[in-house]
Amino acid sequence: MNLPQTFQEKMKNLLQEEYDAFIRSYEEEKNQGLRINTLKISIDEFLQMNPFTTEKIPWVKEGYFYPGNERPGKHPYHEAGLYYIQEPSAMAVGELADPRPGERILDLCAAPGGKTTHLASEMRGEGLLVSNEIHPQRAKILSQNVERMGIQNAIVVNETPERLAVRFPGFFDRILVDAPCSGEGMFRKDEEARLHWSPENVALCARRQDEILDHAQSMLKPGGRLVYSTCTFSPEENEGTISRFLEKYPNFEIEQVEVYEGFSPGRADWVEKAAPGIEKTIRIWPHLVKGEGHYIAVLKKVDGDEAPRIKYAKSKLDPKMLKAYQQFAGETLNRTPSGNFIAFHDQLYALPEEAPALDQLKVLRPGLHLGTFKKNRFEPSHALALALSGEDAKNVWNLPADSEEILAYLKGETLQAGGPKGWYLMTVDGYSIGWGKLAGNVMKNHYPKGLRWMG
Ligand SMILES: C[S@@+](CC[C@H](N)C(=O)[O-])C[C@H]1O[C@@H](n2cnc3c(N)ncnc32)[C@H](O)[C@@H]1O
Repeated sequence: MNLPQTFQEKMKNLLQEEYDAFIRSYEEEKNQGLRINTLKISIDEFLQMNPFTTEKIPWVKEGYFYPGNERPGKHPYHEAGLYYIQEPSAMAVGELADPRPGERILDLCAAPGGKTTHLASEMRGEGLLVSNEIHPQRAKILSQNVERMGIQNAIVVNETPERLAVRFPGFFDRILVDAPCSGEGMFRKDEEARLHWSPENVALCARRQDEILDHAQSMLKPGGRLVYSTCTFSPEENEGTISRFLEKYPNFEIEQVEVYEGFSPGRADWVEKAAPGIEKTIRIWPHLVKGEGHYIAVLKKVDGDEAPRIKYAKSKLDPKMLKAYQQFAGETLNRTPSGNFIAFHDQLYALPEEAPALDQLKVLRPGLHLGTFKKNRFEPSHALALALSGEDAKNVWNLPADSEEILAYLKGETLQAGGPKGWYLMTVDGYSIGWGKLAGNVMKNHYPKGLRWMG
């Protein structure tokens, strides 16, 4: 593999006798992983119907390796949000972040959503997850992944850390900064990261990480946890960033977290003025475990200012809209999603508990999207379908994963069907995947146009 020469020299210098094993790992195939989405399916249920050749990833409860010649990303179960394809080492971040149901959690650099969807499944739908991404296009992908995984309690925003920090001082119990970095740990799977690498870019990334952490720390409650992670090896962006941070913010300390035995401690000898306890931070090496390179630090804010009061979002709904929704829900659902209902133009959402006011922020998804008002009727959203289970809907149309019909449905074709007319929750082997609307003997396809399979 064509690795930058200066990078190789730097790593040789750092790793010394370990360098040969490290560089040999670049000749091995990259590891592939999927993480079961426990918001939609339990681990046991998934394993009973699992069509792939999987092997447990030892450091994450819901994580499994799969072989490079299988394509779980192209299976109907993927579209039903039963799992998320995620690099195995990256799954350690969600595991060590240890989110709890009911907390207020911020994922500050969240796209495309690997860690956000992991945090959400650990939160079990309780509490508030704010998932932010600074780049508009990436924020859209994040929002789609939040939808596919059936997450009900996330607000997806497209903001700068600076603007969020002004709005949410001392607000969150837990913050994840999965920082933009020089990506050295991804060289095996990402050619672009290799091409863009330079010592100058490493220095620029380190400065940007300092700035992001400056804003992140101010949004954390006293007693809260800040988790910092990168997918790079360079000490400047790892032990260096954390040491500079702790020097500036002595009200934080490094937490000792329980880790998988293949993970390695942070290196005090690789940076000037290493913070005390830096060896409690974690390095993941591709020559020591079956995963790419990562760095993780878990910090605790030991004291700080109590949060000022912030404004909460208020329910806002035209009675005509509420009536149309209630009529739809009465005809179609056995369970209606909870939360504060709010309409933005003709779109109806259920806000998560304790949702803050969102005015002036760029919001892609203020909670669970329930649907759209169309003249006096209500049309359910794809997000609502993905958030429901088979028991939640009065009419369910199930398609087996290996059937021709599921392929036809995913391609947007209409299906022949019989039964009472109205909205049907379409399921694949019992797990929701979208909507259909039955009239006569035809099931009209409401699988979103942008998601349809080609060919
Ligand atoms: C490592 S990626 C995040 C991966 C994501 N957490 C996941 O698990 O799928 C870092 C993200 O930070 C975003 N980013 C870049 N510059 C930023 C900045 N100045 N502030 C905040 N985020 C930034 C990038 O667009 C990128 O999506």
